[in-house]
Amino acid sequence: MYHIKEAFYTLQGEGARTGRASVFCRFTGCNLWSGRESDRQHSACRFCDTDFVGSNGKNGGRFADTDTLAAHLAALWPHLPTAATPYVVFTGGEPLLQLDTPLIEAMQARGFEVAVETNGTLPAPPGIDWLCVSPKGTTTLAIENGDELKLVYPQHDAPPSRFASLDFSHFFLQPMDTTGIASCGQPTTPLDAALAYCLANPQWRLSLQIHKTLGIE
Ligand SMILES: C[S@@+](CC[C@H](N)C(=O)[O-])C[C@H]1O[C@@H](n2cnc3c(N)ncnc32)[C@H](O)[C@@H]1O
Ligand SMILES: Nc1nc2[nH]cc(C(=O)O)c2c(=O)[nH]1
Ligand code: SF4
Ligand SMILES: [Mg+2]
Repeated sequence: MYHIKEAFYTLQGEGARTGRASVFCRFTGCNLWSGRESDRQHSACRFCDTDFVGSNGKNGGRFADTDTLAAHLAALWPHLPTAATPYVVFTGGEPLLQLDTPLIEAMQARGFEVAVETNGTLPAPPGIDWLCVSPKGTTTLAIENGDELKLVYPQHDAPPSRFASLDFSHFFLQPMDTTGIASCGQPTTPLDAALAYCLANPQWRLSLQIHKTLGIE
């Protein structure tokens, strides 16, 4: 049984594939936070910008079998005559609590390239086409290679230098969105701090969450 919070068709707003049309599948649940505000400050990940509780969102639900979910997601792609490869991004919550090889293969059988956004603390099933790892605080990485490492910045207990030698093709800093989160009273904004770090350390590129500025999902 797969538990899906929501699913939608939009542009990827973050990282190396920013701007690419994508079907997003947001799994319910995370191993680093319950999703309850009362638990946030005691959790391994405290700055989450996402509601991943329940299965009541748009196109969400509980799916008993792989093919039913794959067909549901594939139907969100606009099947117009186009040369573009369909693209699905599995996120959450933490997608690696639920994503399995049959679902990856079912999407690929429908012509999709499969991307994953993960906190990197759980092993990934084989077959993923694009793997984005976003480390959190003092958690231990179970995945140390992939396509992009996208670090939310700043995290005082997760400096970029800890990840700079890992085996990724792209390294991004994504300014922490503190909207609605108790800010830690830093003198500079996360955007200013990330900008300065990327200028001083050109291995790192800036990832802005364009979907938020565009007002799209
Ligand atoms: C909601 S998470 C879901 C996937 C997975 N659990 C993870 O953390 O990578 C999707 C992306 O949003 C990023 N993110 C979460 N909260 C954020 C915030 N307040 N500001 C900027 N990025 C954030 C995460 O680091 C991750 O790259
Ligand atoms: N447009 C858009 N791009 C995204 N990239 C990563 C997202 C996520 O929540 O994982 C996300 C999201 O929620 N919306
Ligand atoms: S690991 Fe990802 S989904 Fe889980 S609380 Fe952190 S940002 Fe949110
Ligand atoms: Mg998001």
